[in-house]
Amino acid sequence: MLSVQNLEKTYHSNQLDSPVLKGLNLDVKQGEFAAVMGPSGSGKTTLLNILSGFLNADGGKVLLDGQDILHAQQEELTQIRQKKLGYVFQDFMLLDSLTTQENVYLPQVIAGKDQKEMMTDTELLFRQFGIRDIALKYPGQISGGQKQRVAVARALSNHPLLVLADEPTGNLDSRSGEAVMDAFIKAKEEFGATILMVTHDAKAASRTGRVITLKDGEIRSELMKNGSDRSFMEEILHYLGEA
Ligand SMILES: Nc1ncnc2c1ncn2[C@@H]1O[C@H](COP(=O)(O)OP(=O)(O)OP(=O)(O)O)[C@@H](O)[C@H]1O
Repeated sequence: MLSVQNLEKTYHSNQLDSPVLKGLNLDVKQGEFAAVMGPSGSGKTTLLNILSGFLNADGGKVLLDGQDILHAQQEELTQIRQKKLGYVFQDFMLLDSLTTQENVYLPQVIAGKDQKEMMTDTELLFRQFGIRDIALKYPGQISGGQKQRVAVARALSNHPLLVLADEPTGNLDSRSGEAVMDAFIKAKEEFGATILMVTHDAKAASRTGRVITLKDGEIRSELMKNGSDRSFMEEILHYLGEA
């Protein structure tokens, strides 16, 4: 579903070259929920920004459902971003002047979705994620965990092929973080969503099925979940402690 092949990215600043991604290879299967971890500066956000089409790469391929997003024309890229990708950011990125429901309507209106379908889909998402009672509230009137669940609903609203999440629990206390992770699990189990999440949080990572660790611009290891969330978290913490 997502295939990243030999991805390379070097930043140039003050006549200094900083290679950040050095021929990275990664595959994500349809319906998979995977986490990307690694030390600060290892290139996690750079990877996500390239997958989002927000940043150019210097080499390699990013195939989303067979379509190479690195070499897509601008118009094609806009279509991919609107219809095939969903985003969840650390700081929610909700519009304060719109209700939570209107925030979720917005990308659907932009994508030209039928109004009745939009309302039905939104209602279903709000119900699934336990945020129906805040549908008419504004972001300033709700908690961080609720904001992030609205952001997850928004990311799923156009039935994307892939949801990209950058530190979605980074600004949340642990209980709110759990609620957001519950929303991702529901998205995977009930909507068949495919999710790639960057995180520093071993507890959040342990809710996924696979943890990919980056180091110095390359994949250092992949940990697969074989048992409970708890035993996976211990494995992740042990691995990070040794790394
Ligand atoms: N626009 C830029 N220009 C120059 N260097 C950059 C730029 N953006 C990021 N970098 C550098 O590239 C490296 C990777 O950054 P990136 O943000 O991808 O790392 P990260 O793994 O997401 O880090 P963190 O966990 O701290 O968010 C860092 O050394 C960073 O300083």
